[in-house]
Amino acid sequence: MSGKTLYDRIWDAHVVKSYPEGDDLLYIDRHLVQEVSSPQAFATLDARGIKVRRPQAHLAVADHAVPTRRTGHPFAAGLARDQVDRLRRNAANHGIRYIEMEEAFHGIVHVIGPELGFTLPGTTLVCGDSHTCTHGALGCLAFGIGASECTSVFGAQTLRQTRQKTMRVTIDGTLPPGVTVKDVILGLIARIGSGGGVGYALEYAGSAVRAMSIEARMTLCNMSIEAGSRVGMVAPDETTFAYLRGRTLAPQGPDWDAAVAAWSALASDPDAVFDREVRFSAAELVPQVSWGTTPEHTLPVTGIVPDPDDEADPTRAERMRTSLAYMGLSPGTAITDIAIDKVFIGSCTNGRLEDLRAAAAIVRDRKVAPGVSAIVVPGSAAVQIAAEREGLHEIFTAAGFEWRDAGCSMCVGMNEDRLVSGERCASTSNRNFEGRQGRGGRTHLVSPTMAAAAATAGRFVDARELA
Ligand SMILES: CC(C)[C@H](C(=O)O)[C@@H](O)C(=O)O
Ligand code: SF4
Repeated sequence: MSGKTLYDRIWDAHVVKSYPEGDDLLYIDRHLVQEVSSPQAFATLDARGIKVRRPQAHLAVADHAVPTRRTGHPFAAGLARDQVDRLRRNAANHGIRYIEMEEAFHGIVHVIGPELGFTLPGTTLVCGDSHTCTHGALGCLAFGIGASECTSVFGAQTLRQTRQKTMRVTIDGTLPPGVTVKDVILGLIARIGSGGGVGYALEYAGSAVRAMSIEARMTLCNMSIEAGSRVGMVAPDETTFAYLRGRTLAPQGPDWDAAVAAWSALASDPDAVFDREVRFSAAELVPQVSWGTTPEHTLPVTGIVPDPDDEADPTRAERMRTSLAYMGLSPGTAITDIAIDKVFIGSCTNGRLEDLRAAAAIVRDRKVAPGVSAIVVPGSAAVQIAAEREGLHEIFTAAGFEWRDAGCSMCVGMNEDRLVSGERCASTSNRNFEGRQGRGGRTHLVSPTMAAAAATAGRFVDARELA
């Protein structure tokens, strides 16, 4: 018999019971709760008179709807404020810790989980949010769930799930200067397609992944869902343990040593067999820019917008035509000839300290191009505080960027930060479907380095020339 994959190892350790149909009932260790996806689950609990079974396993924070200009700007009335107020009330009713917008622990749910040490290797972690795959960067089994599943986790701390197939993505070698992990994941999605990962749990491996910081691994795992995979993970190692040591909710003292000993066994066995293997070299990557309305519509910055007439598959060709019309682009246009109106640096993909440092390194001694408006939104208050301590906010504001408070911001059109129709944005977020950043808005997904370079040039430029 062959060995176990990391995914199966964590899965097997959490099976409460197995059903004849082949599904398993899994014990869920941790649950993150945000304002958009939780109201229905709380309403169901309340209607049935059920109390949350293990309040300490849940952590609630509002991120999607919060304003990112807090000082001097009262919360805008309406849906956004109601969502945040309701989450606070629901959490209080059920004895769940709720992080207030003004707290130093506040931020995007997928940024604060790891930061606080709420996310730990070997655990099962869920959230009513598709980017829960981000947390797999720490070697846990993390996935997004729907509203009715949230009810089950609140009430019973369990979930009935179907085991996924496994895919290993091995990335060896060293990333060239100016090329970042965002280019790795966009490049992977361009290669396997937005549906390439459907039905698979991804494990990222290889020397390039081993060399990555936890922040970079989070960027990688974050966009697993954009390849269609609910799960992305990296086996924990010394980098993981060093990241977690001393975090607020991480084990301390003798518990820490015991935890590290247990976490050290969390890897895929050398003879584990994956259902699919994908392999590529980091050295061959160049900076990527998405041109269409799915992340698989991504090209090297040196590329030209493709012609649907050259696409043999009629369905794909039609999709390309629709995308080009929405994006206001013509085939044959060089990516570097595409001018932009806005720049958004932030989100759970690229709103961590390392991302802001990379962007600041490009922006230093340069200015935002005339006519471009650019914002930097730290992924959490902790990122914001650390960045300000290093003076990054001054670099950004001196260049003409706005420096905001933490939240999902312009990643998603659920708060005040939006594109207006027709505006074109270089964005470090993860989704580029029609209207994602505001109705009629046009999104190009890029790395923080590329977004910063685009901000200063007013169009896409090859960040390798500035790095
Ligand atoms: C609103 C929320 C449930 C959603 C998600 O599931 O991912 C959002 O975070 C997103 O990125 O599209
Ligand atoms: S930052 Fe964007 S992708 Fe991440 S949770 Fe918020 S809306 Fe979703």
